[in-house]
Amino acid sequence: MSTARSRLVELLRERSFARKRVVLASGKESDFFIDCKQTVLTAEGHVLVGELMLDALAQLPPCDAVAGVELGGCPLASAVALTSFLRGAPKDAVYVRKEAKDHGSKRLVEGDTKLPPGATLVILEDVTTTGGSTLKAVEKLRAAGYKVAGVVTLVDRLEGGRAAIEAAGLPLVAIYTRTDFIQD
Ligand SMILES: O=P(O)(O)OC[C@H]1O[C@H](OP(=O)(O)OP(=O)(O)O)[C@H](O)[C@@H]1O
Ligand SMILES: O=C(O)c1cc(=O)[nH]c(=O)[nH]1
Repeated sequence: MSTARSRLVELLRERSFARKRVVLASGKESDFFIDCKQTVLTAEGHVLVGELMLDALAQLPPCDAVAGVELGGCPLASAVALTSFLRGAPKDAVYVRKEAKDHGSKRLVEGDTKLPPGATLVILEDVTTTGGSTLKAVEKLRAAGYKVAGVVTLVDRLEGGRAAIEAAGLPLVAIYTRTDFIQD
């Protein structure tokens, strides 16, 4: 395991993983939760996810930019963009909102006016459970005229998300899965 990969899972186990009863974004109930933001939003977390998620893009078809799904995916997209610039091969970031605001520019995709029309994006997620949030983001990006090359998620909870995303014709790369946190 790379140093970054082993260090990030150590931080996720310490700072993000908890056994507790929660209702998830899908409405499902769970007896554990991985609050990735508690790790990703540390200074070290940004560096580690930037490196690991940028490296993971190599497993997918080429993309012009990365798209973070509000809210947990947004710092991932920014970290990847920053790391890509430092490595000399910039990939810009955009954010995909859950809902458009009723004021301002009312955009669902933020920061995208720098992209060429029809640009190809990879979606970044912090957690994949059912895949529903990712698929909503796919719809919004396609409605805005972009192509989606695939998805990178930090943690796949192994609860059907991969099958749903692949059924929509998109490859998924998961940095970690449920089994990195629990054995049952
Ligand atoms: O695969 P799914 O079943 O869609 O679940 C995963 C989604 O749930 C979380 O979002 P949530 O809306 O809870 O939170 P956030 O705004 O804090 O990112 C997570 O960030 C994923 O987007
Ligand atoms: O499915 C979810 O909503 C979800 C699960 C989880 O472990 N962590 C998270 O942020 N969201």
